[in-house]
Amino acid sequence: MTESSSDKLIEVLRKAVSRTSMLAEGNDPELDSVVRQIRQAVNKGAKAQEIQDVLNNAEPLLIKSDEALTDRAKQVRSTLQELIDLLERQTSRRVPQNEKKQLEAQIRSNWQVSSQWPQLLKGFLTLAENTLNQPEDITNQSKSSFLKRFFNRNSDSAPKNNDQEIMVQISHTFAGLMNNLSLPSIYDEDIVDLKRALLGNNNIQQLPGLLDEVINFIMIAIGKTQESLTNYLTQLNKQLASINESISTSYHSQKSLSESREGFNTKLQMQVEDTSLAINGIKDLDSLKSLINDRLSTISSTMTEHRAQMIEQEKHSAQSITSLKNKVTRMEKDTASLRTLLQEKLAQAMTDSLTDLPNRTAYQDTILPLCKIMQKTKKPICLAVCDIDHFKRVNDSWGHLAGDKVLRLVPKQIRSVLLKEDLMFRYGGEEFVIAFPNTSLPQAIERAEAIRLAVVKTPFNMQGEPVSISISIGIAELNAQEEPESLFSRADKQLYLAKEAGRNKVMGNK
Ligand SMILES: Nc1nc2c(ncn2[C@@H]2O[C@H](COP(=O)(O)OP(=O)(O)OP(=O)(O)O)[C@@H](O)[C@H]2O)c(=O)[nH]1
Repeated sequence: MTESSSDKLIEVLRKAVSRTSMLAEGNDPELDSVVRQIRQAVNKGAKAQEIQDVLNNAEPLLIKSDEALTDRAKQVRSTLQELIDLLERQTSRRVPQNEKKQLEAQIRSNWQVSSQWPQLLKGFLTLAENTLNQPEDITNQSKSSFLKRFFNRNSDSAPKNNDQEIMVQISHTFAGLMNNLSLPSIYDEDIVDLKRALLGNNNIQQLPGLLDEVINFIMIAIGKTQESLTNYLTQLNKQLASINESISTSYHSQKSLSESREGFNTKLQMQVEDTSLAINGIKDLDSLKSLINDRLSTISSTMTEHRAQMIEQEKHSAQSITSLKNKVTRMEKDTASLRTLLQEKLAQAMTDSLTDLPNRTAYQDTILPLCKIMQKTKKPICLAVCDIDHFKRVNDSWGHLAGDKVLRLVPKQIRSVLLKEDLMFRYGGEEFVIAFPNTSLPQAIERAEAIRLAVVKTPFNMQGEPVSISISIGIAELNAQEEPESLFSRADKQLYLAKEAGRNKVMGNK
């Protein structure tokens, strides 16, 4: 290096030290004074040894300031979490769970980045504001089961409030359903509007209109348009009309069959009566013979005519019965194929397409009855919330497709350790939920430990390089009377602690 280029380099380094020293300022008065000394030394062009001495003095203070910053970050994180918990405990309104989860995830990812603190606080304020905009949960009853409250609605306790509460429940349930529909992004704004209308709604008069809109979106999501369903119903209606016609034709032909049978009997009876009257006036055998021959041939032709008529009518009714049968069979087939289609669509709506696992909607449908059964039979059940550690880094380093591959492989490893009766769901993103029925907390922790090991020991391969993936797991055991939301929230808190404790850990608590 020439002298002038080394001078330039030194000049650049001086500037860099001088500027970066400003960053450390304002954290601690003691550190500030050392920082100022550094800058003065650098600016006046002090010798390297002098600068080195000042820097040596600064080092322990910088470490101290760094630790203080981490402590502050921890304080910010726990204060934010306490604020969220407080909001949930203190207000008589329902905290929007999705927003809450999102905010908690943001806190988990960003608590160490001080520039993000205002953003996190703003997030909390928005959550608080949105909570306060929620319709009020009238009493503590809101924490008991919806059905219990529904069936108690005729009791003396504030029936009007109960109605309103049920309204809120229904609106929330449908708003939740909207969250789980996968719809093209052109509907994003409409869905946000509809969810807002549902969540802010406590007027029963508005519910049918809103539900109509929800149904329209479900139709779009399951790939069946309102129009094609209407077509199907019109078709069905036509088939029913035509069956109705066949039945009335068949009824008429049956009627004319019995009328003609009656007519034939009367005719025959009259002919027999005529014959017996005529016989009374006959004096000789020949006339009698000819009369009887005559009458018998009349009776015989009446019978032939009647038989032909009967055959014709029977043929006609057999035809209409066959056509009726065909129509019913066709209708049954159509209905069966529509049912299969709807079942397939429903199964699709319950399955996560990336991992083939039951999704969050399926979780929500399953967990309440499962918890109720376990509580009724007094058997233990544990819930584990599992989250892939530093998953963002996988996406950032190896790309989204590699991230997807990990998302498919991790549940396969988890499954290899699960029992037949355990249930696993993709709750969202890189989060999986496992229900361990008939399992106490210590047993569930042991099982989760096996799951954690199975994942961390799996050699994942990213573009030819082996990469180790780990998961953190939080577990809670269901208490008597507890609602699934609270069980999930306790397990999620344990997950948060597992992440806190350095990740690749299992944490559980009663
Ligand atoms: N590839 C892929 N990435 C996803 C999917 N769903 C969510 N993600 C990503 O998962 C990442 C989750 O990151 P964070 O919530 O910040 O958490 P993390 O990086 O796992 O870190 P910790 O949970 O704190 O250990 C985000 O980058 C999402 O974009 C998906 O279906 N496929």
